[in-house]
Amino acid sequence: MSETSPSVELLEQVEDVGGAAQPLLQVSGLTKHFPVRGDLFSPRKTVRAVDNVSFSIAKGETVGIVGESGCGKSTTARLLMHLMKRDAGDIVYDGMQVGRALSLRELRRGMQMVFQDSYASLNPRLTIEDSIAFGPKVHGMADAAARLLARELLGKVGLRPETFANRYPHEISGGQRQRVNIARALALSPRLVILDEAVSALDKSVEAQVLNLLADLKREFGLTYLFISHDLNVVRYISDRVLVMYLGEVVELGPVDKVWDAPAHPYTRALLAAMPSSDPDNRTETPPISGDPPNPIDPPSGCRFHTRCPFAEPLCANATPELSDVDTMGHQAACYMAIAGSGHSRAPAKENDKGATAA
Ligand SMILES: Nc1ncnc2c1ncn2[C@@H]1O[C@H](COP(=O)(O)OP(=O)(O)OP(=O)(O)O)[C@@H](O)[C@H]1O
Repeated sequence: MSETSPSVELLEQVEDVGGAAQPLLQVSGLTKHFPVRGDLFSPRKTVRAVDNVSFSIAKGETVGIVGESGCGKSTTARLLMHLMKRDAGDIVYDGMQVGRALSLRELRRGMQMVFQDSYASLNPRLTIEDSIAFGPKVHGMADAAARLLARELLGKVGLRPETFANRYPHEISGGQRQRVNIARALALSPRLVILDEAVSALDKSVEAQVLNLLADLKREFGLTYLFISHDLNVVRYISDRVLVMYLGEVVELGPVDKVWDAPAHPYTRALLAAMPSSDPDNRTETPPISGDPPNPIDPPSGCRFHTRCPFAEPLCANATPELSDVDTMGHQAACYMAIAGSGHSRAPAKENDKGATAA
């Protein structure tokens, strides 16, 4: 890459990675309740999509979010990107409060998102080059520089610019489109990229290629990822830490190997037990999770998982467990049984008010 390249800014980010201990993203008490139509007796109801969620992401880290459909993964991502307004909570990006010290315009430069639907994410009337150049131009880059950047980024995501720059989204494959979406996300030199089921629609072989590409780009540009997926194998492969969500709440988080090797929350154990494993000796004895998640409009009292939990005790229905340390390595779970078994002190219970604090 030449010294005059407009994408040199991307490379400069690499120097930032590793040194700083301050998290790139700190989320605390993030909450989003959607109003929905109720019935004659209570016409106003709310879906508690995200409830008091807290976590942080260190610079250069990949944090995965897993959980059943409807647990609040995508809503969390959209709230971080400010694609919808949060009801409560703080989002601090690189030490700056989103919406206060950090304007939304600056946030867009720092944080970008790649969605599952590669086709819907691109304007069908724009060529690939125009799509990638669009964001930088909106942010003030000259047309020629933005086009040069677009072509450079196409090369970075493994697509020859001379072949792909002038094509339209419908003229390329799903895997190629997702590479274009990744290039488009990188065009504003973000430091954090949120990948919401970004490889889920791809064939397994293409998925593996895109995962390898993401790993290469992360190294080259010093990126930080928030990786949302229902595919636990993929999350384990790509993540440093993982956050497990259930009915809008974080129930477990920690280093991915610790969570996989010794899941502390019965919900995580059930999720992992339901995973196909090539190593039968490495399976937990927890029965696969039964039934559908309860209605998020009226979630169960106490621990929201207690209605499906094989280990539930009366306490679990009456008080909400806080996220508490399972060990001293950043592994936390919101489960009375897990905390009691860990030898760490039991967190105080709060009725219907869980404050989740993640390392
Ligand atoms: N705009 C909306 N209005 C009302 N309810 C919503 C809205 N968006 C999401 N929800 C509800 O919020 C809850 C969380 O949804 P969300 O899409 O965040 O879950 P998810 O974990 O990403 O699910 P999936 O894996 O299926 O995408 C669900 O119960 C969903 O139906």
